[in-house]
Formats: sequence, structure tokens, C-alpha cells
Amino acid sequence: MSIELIDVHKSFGPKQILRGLNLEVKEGQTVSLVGFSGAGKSLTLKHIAGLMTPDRGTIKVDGQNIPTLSRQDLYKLRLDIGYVFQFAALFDSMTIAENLSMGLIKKGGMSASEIRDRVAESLDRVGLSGFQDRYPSEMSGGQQKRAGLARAVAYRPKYLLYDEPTSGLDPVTTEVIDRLILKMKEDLGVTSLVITHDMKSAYNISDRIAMLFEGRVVEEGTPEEFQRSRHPLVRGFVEGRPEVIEEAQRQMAEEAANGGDGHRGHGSQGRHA
Ligand SMILES: Nc1ncnc2c1ncn2[C@@H]1O[C@H](COP(=O)(O)OP(=O)(O)OP(=O)(O)O)[C@@H](O)[C@H]1O
Repeated sequence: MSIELIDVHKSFGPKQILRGLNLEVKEGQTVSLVGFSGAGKSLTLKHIAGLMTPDRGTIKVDGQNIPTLSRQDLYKLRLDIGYVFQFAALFDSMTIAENLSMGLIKKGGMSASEIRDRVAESLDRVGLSGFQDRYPSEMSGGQQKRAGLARAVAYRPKYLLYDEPTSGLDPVTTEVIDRLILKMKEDLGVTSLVITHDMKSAYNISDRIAMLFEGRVVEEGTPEEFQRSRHPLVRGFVEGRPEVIEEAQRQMAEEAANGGDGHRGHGSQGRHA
């Protein structure tokens, strides 16, 4: 029940985005993926969910290599993967109950009353008991994010992928979401990958933190190890120093122009176990 990406590459035209990405999320663990805008974080989640196909590389979920699965097997595996979208992605014209039920109805195999119970249970889990008849527009941003999480857990997934679950939230609501992420791990035993820009959240919720830079993991470790990291890109990121990043990008462009792969000398770990 782990997620493993091995040497994943993805380009759009001449633009290389993922350049040999290696990342592992062990069973039952939560890994936060941090990094600058455009580093390829969302793209990484999309590859894991099978929404995007890599140019090359292995993406193993539940021991199955996603890019090689048939449509039918991918569909089956996707039922085990809950995707919590950045902006909740709820349908405004539907109530919360309808939003949560839709996927369960499509999945099939559940009676109307089982679906009603599952919706209620999922809303309970995220502290939104009784919100079934609300429309998204009648809820705060934080509540909408919780409803998005409830929709993902309604499937009882083995894996949860969170795309910036706390972006745009105040510190208190952020803490509420962080606690929910921890609770999901505890209650459901899920294996989770979280994209976040918020280092405080990353330190709170993660077993491990990985930093993505230009399509590769440049540093990975426990929150304590990450906090102590002396990697210049990590320091530049954590301390908010854009000049460090600009220098790294300049060096990489220079190395690439000289025939290298543009990643030497930056402490890229390559494959890590
Ligand atoms: N379908 C696509 N077609 C072309 N380019 C794409 C596509 N999807 C992503 N990209 C490009 O890939 C790069 C990485 O995108 P991604 O959304 O993964 O970034 P990110 O690290 O999640 O950034 P942010 O923190 O801003 O969300 C960006 O430059 C983006 O423009």
C-alpha cells in the first residue's frame, strides 16, 4: 500500500517539467511535497492518480504500475485514491449531500440509504455534521475544503492526495485542516501525499517532507531532518530567499548548456529509499 515514483519524466513540447523524479510514500505515512511554483508538484499528483501519463518512468500504487494499466484496471485502482482538489471543486448548483453522493452513485453497489449513511459518516469525520442540504456558496472557504475532503473519504480510499489543502486559509482554519489530515491517517490508515506551500503545516502533518526543484526531489527527510537541512535550496525556500533559487537556476542552465543534465552539484539525491 505504498506509492512509488521511479525516474519519472514529463515534458510539454520542449519544456521539461519532471526530470527523473524519485519519490516514495510508505504505507500509512504522510509525505509533504514542497517546492516553488511551477516545480511540478500538481503534475506529480496527476501522474499518481493516472490523470496524466509520463513520457517514461514507473509510478507504482498498490504494487501496480499506473502507466501500464488498462483503462478498466486504472478505473478500479482510482477508486482507492481520494483526490482532494486545491479549490474543493464542489458543484455550486448541488447541495453538499448531492456533491458527495454523485461519485458513490456512479461507482454503484450501494443502496440509497447506504449512500445517505456514508455521506453522513464522511461529513461527521470532517466536523460538518448536518451540512447535507447546504450549497457550497453558503459555506466558508475552510468548510468547503472540509467538504472536499469528506467527498474524497466517502469512497473509503487507501490513498489520499491533497493539493494545497490549506492555501488561502487563516492560521486557525489551517490548523483545523492539519488536524483533519492527521485524523484521516489515524482513523483510516491512509497513505497520503500532500502538496503544500505552508512549512508549518508540513512540519505538523508529515512523516517525511520532500522538496521538488525543477522536476526532481532535491531533499527528503523527516520534518526534523528537513528543518536541519543545510541544502542551499531548502534554506532558500524555507527562509524565502529568491536569490538562492535564481542562482541555482542559473547554474543549472549553465550546466545544461555545457552538456550536463543541469542537476549536478545541487545535492540531488537520486533514488532514495
Ligand atoms: N497540461 C499541461 N500542458 C502544458 N504545461 C503544463 C501542463 N500541466 C502543467 N504544465 C506546466 O508544468 C509546470 C508545473 O506545473 P504544476 O502545476 O505541477 O506546478 P506546481 O509545482 O504545482 O506549481 P504551483 O505551486 O504554482 O501550483 C508549469 O510550468 C505548468 O505550466
